Amino acid sequence: MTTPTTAYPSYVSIKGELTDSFKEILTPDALAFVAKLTRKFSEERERLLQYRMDRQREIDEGKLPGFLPETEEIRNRSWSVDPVPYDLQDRRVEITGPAGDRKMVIHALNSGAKVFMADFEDANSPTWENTIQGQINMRDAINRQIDFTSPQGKEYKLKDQIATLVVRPRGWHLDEKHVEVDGKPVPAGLFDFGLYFFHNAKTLLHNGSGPYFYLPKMESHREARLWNDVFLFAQEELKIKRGTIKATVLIETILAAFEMNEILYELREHSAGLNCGRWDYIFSYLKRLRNRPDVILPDRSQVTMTVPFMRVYTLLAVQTCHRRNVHCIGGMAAQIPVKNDPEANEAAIAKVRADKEREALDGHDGTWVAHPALVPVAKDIFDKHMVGQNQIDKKRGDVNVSAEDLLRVPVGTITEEGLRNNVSVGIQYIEAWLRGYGAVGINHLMEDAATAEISRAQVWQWIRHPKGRLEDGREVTEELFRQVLKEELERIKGAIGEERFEQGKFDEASELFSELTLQDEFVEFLTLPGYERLA
Ligand SMILES: CC(=O)SCCNC(=O)CCNC(=O)[C@H](O)C(C)(C)COP(=O)(O)OP(=O)(O)OC[C@H]1O[C@@H](n2cnc3c(N)ncnc32)[C@H](O)[C@@H]1OP(=O)(O)O
Ligand SMILES: O=CC(=O)O
Ligand SMILES: [Mg+2]
Repeated sequence: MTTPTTAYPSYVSIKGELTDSFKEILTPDALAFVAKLTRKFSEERERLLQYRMDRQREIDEGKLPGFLPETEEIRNRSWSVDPVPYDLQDRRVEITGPAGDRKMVIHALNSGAKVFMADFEDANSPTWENTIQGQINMRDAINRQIDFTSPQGKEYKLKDQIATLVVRPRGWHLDEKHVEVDGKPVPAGLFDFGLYFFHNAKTLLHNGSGPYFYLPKMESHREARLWNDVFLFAQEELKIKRGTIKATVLIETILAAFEMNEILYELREHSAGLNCGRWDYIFSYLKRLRNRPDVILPDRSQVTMTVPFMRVYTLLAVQTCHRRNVHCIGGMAAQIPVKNDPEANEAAIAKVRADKEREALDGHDGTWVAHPALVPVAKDIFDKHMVGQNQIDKKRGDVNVSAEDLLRVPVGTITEEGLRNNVSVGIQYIEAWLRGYGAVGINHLMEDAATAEISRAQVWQWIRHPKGRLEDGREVTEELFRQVLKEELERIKGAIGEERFEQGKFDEASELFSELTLQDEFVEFLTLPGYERLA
């Protein structure tokens, strides 16, 4: 056993508060490990972020995304990803939730789901407190030393049988500003991954599980290669067998949809398949194609999983994964249970049921749910349609998806209600995020960073797009947006009361929403300027 180091490396500086419990996570050895990752991989990460911008420029100049000619051989050749461990074979229901919320972590692990995806990303507002508390929660859950007592005295403890833990670090675009290496913020993905891996990999293996991850928002197989290089290095540093880490990649960007085979190939020693991250996917489709005069999305409520471009992307994901003998997990229906209204509740559950039924019949090997009450709903459906641990043997040779199919523009209408909804939901979400809540229920739907991105991106596009008109013929102008914003803020105030409104961060949230909407330069992620404002 090596002796722990007592001093931080001189090139590491910690800007966030260091409480006694935070110090247990931010040990000198753990930060030295994060610093090694940072020094080794930051440059390539920068290059890949620049590559995203280069591809955006190409699309703006008229070059549509397509399957890559230079990787055709990988798509055509026969190969498989390495087999996944026992506790990732059956993933019929996966619950997700913010890693920083201790009570929810216990609930999720106890929920009866096969997997809990503990989120440092879309569902987690990245305050310093949430981020480090998330690491504490993970460590304590893995050591089965996690409990929680609510202010009302309700006690929460782990059951004997719990879900397999999978952690989603932040995407490549984000920094963790509270820790600097060589005077620069640490890439947030490396921070989340590094601390989790350093503290828990060996215990997880000792417990018969392993260090498992979900990887978000990637736009190319080169980004997957970078994660694979990080995994190889991290395993070697901690003397953990190569191939131990398993990662499921979210296909949630339009560009990654063209590189599913290549992404699996890059990670083939470390892959646990793909997942269809539908909300970011819609956002990414809109974002990357935003400057094309032929591409416009109708109201958010009309961009469902059955519109052609969404349908083909999920079918292609199933086909690709099964051809490579690995899982393809479905996505998140936005409905959550409705309290005190049985009829509305039944309608919401019916929508979730229909969504899961489609996924199971399409060949997905499991799905996501946002709430513990939805675990049995999704489980019943997968139990009915998926007799074995997965349905990888359903190869879906009947699926034939072209580049045109993936890019097909959905038809529909833009309505005043849709505009109002985007503004209202976007502001309510950003307000919660600025207060440290990364997932919230609004109008009985789950909202997180990905869903809010759609709302603000749509308004941005409708204002600028020649076809950005309401169905009654009115143009979506800056004036109309400002008027709607004012009225929706009043409505929110009416609904939640003056006191809560004044105590909240609605001014800051509407300022940020307006900035994102009215600025001609499209902001890549709302969480980037949001993070600058986050206390
Ligand atoms: C696009 C994507 O990236 S999707 C993946 C990321 N998004 C998410 O993970 C969202 C997950 N879901 C949630 O965060 C929550 O369900 C919310 C915020 C939408 C709604 O939460 P609440 O308003 O607390 O719902 P509700 O009051 O019905 O919850 C009932 C109980 O279940 C718990 N609960 C609700 N959702 C979850 C969850 N996902 N995981 C664990 N526990 C949960 C609540 O903490 C509450 O516990 P309690 O009764 O002991 O106090
Ligand atoms: O991360 C999931 C998504 O839908 O986005
Ligand atoms: Mg997402």
